[in-house]
Amino acid sequence: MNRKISQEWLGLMIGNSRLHWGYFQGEILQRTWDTVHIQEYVKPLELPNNFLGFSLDNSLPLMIASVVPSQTQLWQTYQKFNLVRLDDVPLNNLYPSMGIDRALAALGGGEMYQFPCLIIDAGTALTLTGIDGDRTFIGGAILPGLKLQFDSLSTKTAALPNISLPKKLSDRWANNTGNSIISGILYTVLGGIKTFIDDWLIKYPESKIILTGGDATQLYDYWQQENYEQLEQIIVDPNLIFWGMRSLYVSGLYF
Ligand SMILES: Nc1ncnc2c1ncn2[C@@H]1O[C@H](COP(=O)(O)OP(=O)(O)O)[C@@H](O)[C@H]1O
Ligand SMILES: CC(C)(COP(=O)(O)O)[C@@H](O)C(=O)NCCC(=O)O
Ligand SMILES: [K+]
Repeated sequence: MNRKISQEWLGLMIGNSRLHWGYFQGEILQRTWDTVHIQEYVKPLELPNNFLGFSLDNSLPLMIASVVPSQTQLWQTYQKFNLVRLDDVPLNNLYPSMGIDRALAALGGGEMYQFPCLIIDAGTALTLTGIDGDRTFIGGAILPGLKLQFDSLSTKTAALPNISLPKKLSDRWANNTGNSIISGILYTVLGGIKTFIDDWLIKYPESKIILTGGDATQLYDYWQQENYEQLEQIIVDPNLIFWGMRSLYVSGLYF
């Protein structure tokens, strides 16, 4: 049977908040799930199945991409461990310290939708990554993610409470502490990202704008509540990194 059709493999993206898993059969992404980070000094294969969300044995090829070196290290003993390297991502002009999650999401987004594309990854950190029609990285930006902004405000102040991400945008002009924090963070981030989108679309009017990461759906929902006029140009796809991994799988680079 065709190896590409039948082969089972796992993709693992290690982010700063959690582990993102994708189970593939050949090029088909069958299932995705997230788990918490693994405690240091624990061997992944000794973890109970319910911890990893999957019955893992040493025979299943594993493609790992990571932005958390201490978590990467825990997988070194896994037999079919294949670490994705930035140099293997077929995009031009990436700078050496760029996060592999950003490179894979940009590759996956461009291949799934089109180049040029602007990828907005709303994860622990919120990143923007812009790629032109020739698959060349143009530039991007990094800021604290939504949850991190709320968390840092409450941990670094005495009087500000910890607030979880609300479902609804509240009034911009707030009259209590909780809503003031929500307004301050959300209107600033939403407005700020729009300026990046506007600027990108002046340079690349035909570009796709793709939201991914743990807060992507919520971000899209806030913009819907605001009646953001650019909304129909925006795609939400939580699986961009897995599309990037699939592309590397198809190229036969790892297994
Ligand atoms: N169970 C969860 N654990 C952590 N973050 C979560 C969870 N569910 C939703 N989120 C949201 O997802 C964001 C983190 O995005 P994610 O893409 O999972 O992070 P990373 O890839 O950096 O590990 C947080 O800002 C948070 O609001
Ligand atoms: C910016 C990031 C922390 C985002 O990670 P995440 O929020 O997905 O956990 C990660 O892509 C990273 O460590 N990047 C290296 C620096 C750079 O991309 O320029
Ligand atoms: K991210």
